[in-house]
Amino acid sequence: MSRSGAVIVHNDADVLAEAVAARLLNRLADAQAHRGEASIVLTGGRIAAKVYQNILGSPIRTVVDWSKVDFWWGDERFLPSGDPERNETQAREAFLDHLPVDPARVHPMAASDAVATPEAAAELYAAELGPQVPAFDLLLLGIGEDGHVASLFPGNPALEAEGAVVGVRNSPKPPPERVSLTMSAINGATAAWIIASGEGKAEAVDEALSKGELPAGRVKAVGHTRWLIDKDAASHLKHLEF
Ligand SMILES: O=C(O)[C@H](O)[C@@H](O)[C@H](O)[C@H](O)COP(=O)(O)O
Repeated sequence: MSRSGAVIVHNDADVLAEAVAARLLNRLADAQAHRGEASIVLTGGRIAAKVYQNILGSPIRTVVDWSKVDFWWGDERFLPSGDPERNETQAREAFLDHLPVDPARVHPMAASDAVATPEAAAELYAAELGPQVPAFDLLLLGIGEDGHVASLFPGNPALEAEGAVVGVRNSPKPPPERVSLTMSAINGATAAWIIASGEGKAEAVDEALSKGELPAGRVKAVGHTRWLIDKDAASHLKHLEF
């Protein structure tokens, strides 16, 4: 493992996913020690799915009282409920369905068979979040090859949207219709962790960290923003030595 400020580099995707799962469990346990409850914002994508599997497989998963965790989503693919490509479906299958969570504390974004448009789903989600977006204890983000986070893509109007939640159209990553927290809602989190694995992410990681113009580079959570990445994703970072 190498460290450079807010960037933590692990050997490979397997170690990364296991390390993030362990950190995440401790973070939620700490929040519960202070407040009796915790909140987390989930993301979609392959590395996140691996983290969720590691949470379920972790021998310390009982450090968290799962019935006192609120689960939110940072973005969702606007598809029918139960669609295997929905971030909700992936998270439920990977870990939520197998832990004693309180169903009332699981807050998925509306599916395309429940509401007509991504904008309508965004409006409903904003109402569920309430007038004051919670200062989530932990917000997870994957990053795309183009530097997107959640469903905020470079050059897409959703990136500049106001309010807490936005309907997204013309996403370059399928499906084209999505729902996303806005950058300001993301940055209201107490902690944001950006997780990246693989050489394909190396350029975006470097650019986001050095210039800060890409969506991922604009993530600045209230408490801390941490980059948890593997060596391949870190391979273009010139100032890190391994
Ligand atoms: O719904 C989604 O697609 C996302 O939430 C998206 O922001 C994702 O996290 C990144 O694209 C990384 O995905 P990978 O880990 O699969 O590359």
